[in-house]
Amino acid sequence: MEHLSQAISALDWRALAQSLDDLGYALTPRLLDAETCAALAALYADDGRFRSTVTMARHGFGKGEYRYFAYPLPVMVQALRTALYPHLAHIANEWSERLGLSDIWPNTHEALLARCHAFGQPRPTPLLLRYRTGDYNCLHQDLYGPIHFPLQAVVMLSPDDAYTGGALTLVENRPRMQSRVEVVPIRQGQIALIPVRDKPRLSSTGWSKSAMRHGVSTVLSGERQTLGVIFHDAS
Ligand SMILES: O=C(O)CCC(=O)C(=O)O
Ligand SMILES: [Fe+2]
Repeated sequence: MEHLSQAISALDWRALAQSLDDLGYALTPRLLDAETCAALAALYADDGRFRSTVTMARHGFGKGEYRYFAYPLPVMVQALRTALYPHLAHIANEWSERLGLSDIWPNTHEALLARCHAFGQPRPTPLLLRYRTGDYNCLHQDLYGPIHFPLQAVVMLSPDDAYTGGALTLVENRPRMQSRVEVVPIRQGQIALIPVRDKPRLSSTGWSKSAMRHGVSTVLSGERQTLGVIFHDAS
């Protein structure tokens, strides 16, 4: 775990922030080894770990299933949340400044959670998602309440040859312009950093915001599992 947080601190955060500007997402090198990914994926079967399970088709969210972890989170999930957050908060505060927003995000994840809990958002949001052949995840935003930290992370747990299709896809809704799409070439053990709701966009007239949504195209064969790390908690 110490190793993971050191690896996260050692990332080129300037380049990751630049990639978020240019492409709307950033992708880290492989940070979790195959064993760690498999261990996380295996937690899916451990009922006691989760506070709720969502069958996507039932809500029109897509097809497939996901489960929200209960507190206390698995050590690895907790470590990812804690280690990624300060770097993302730095980017988020830059975004606030560009967009002229009053949101100032605290430096530690503990402080963000204290804020969420004080404002009626006490339930953990990290989740495991499982897609089988034919499953997909419709375009959406992970808001969960009035406090929504602007960036989130997706960790690919499945080996690269475990599935085909199933592309993590982002759509940027640019005001008065055509929408832009990007497919994130995420592989096992990599972490994708993506906007939760809005992203600043620079045009000839200065900074404005684009609405972002993400989803997953249909898994054509095999099984695909991811870990979603959202930093705000849910109401
Ligand atoms: O499975 C994926 O790649 C995306 C999952 C997702 O929607 C999320 O983590 O919020
Ligand atoms: Fe999501």
